[in-house]
Amino acid sequence: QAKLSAAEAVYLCRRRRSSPRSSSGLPSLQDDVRLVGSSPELVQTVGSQVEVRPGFITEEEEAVLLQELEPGLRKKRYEFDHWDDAIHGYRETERLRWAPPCEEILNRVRSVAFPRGSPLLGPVHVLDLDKAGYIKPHVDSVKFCGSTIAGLSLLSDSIMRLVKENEPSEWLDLLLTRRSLYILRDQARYDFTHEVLKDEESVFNGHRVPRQRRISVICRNLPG
Ligand SMILES: O=C(O)CCC(=O)C(=O)O
Ligand SMILES: [Fe+2]
Ligand SMILES: [Mn+2]
Repeated sequence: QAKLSAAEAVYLCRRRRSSPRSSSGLPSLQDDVRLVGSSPELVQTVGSQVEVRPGFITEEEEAVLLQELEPGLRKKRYEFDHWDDAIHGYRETERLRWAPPCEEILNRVRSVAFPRGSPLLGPVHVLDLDKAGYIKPHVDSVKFCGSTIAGLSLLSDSIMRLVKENEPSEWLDLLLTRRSLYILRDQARYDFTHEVLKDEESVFNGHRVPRQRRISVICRNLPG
């Protein structure tokens, strides 16, 4: 589960271009490419403030989290009809107290994402996106959330796109595989919008990534 360094990402992006094409005509998706961007420079600079750790949790841990979350989520309806929301086709909850096996997973997330002793937002945010749901570009509230956002992805692969505010030609795409952890820090969190692509637009580096229902479990710190 080694972190992909920015330099490695750039290297992999370069290597991607000359990789063999699959029979479908699409480039084959290499397991080690998680991050692509509008330029190698951007991948190197802002990419260093982004981490994607594939397979951060096991299938068993995913099942434990789902078991904890599904009963509460099932009681809610997916919201589709609020045109002004940043998120379309979702239901969500916050949870402060978790069963011990879940707490253990969350503590692992916290220990890799946040400096020891950094004050965290107490409740963990749980977002359940319907297969037809998606997250529009936004920047998380600077009033309520600090410099770091860390999220586990359950049930589906997805693509998170970062776009520089007022500079739409500068972007990064992250491949959030099922059971991966992503972390956004600093500039990547403050100066870039983030979004999760809808199924129809879910293409990573030329490779189609079907979007199913996706549940994210998100830890945040407090503003400094
Ligand atoms: O689902 C995610 O991983 C991100 C959710 C998000 O951007 C948010 O709730 O602000
Ligand atoms: Fe967000
Ligand atoms: Mn609403």
